Amino acid sequence: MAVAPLSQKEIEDRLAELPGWALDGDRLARAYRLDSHFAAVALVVHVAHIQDELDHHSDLTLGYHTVTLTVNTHSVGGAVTAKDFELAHRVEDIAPGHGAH
Ligand SMILES: C[C@H](O)[C@H](O)[C@H]1CNC2=NC(N)=NC(=O)C2=N1
Repeated sequence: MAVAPLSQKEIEDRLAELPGWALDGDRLARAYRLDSHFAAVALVVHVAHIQDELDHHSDLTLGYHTVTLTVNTHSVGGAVTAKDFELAHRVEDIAPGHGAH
């Protein structure tokens, strides 16, 4: 799928529909808190499945009770695109099921 960098206004408009996510430099980012370390591990594995399905991969960091994602689109030089928002929305859909907040 061909993707184009989003404008600052497009990013802000899309972020308004995505509570918890923010722009961190040139990357879309969110940190989740979980109730246990293994809940965090399970979320990482679930996100990894989604990322392979979408063929779009965040930098995914596992902490003790935390999972952090930051993502932009490498193929357009590290800009934020619709693919980053697609991934963010897919993660938002499954995160509550893991008790992530
Ligand atoms: C060949 C493969 O489709 C590409 O390298 C994919 C893999 N995952 C990716 N992930 C991200 N974040 N950006 C990309 O441009 C990208 N490209």
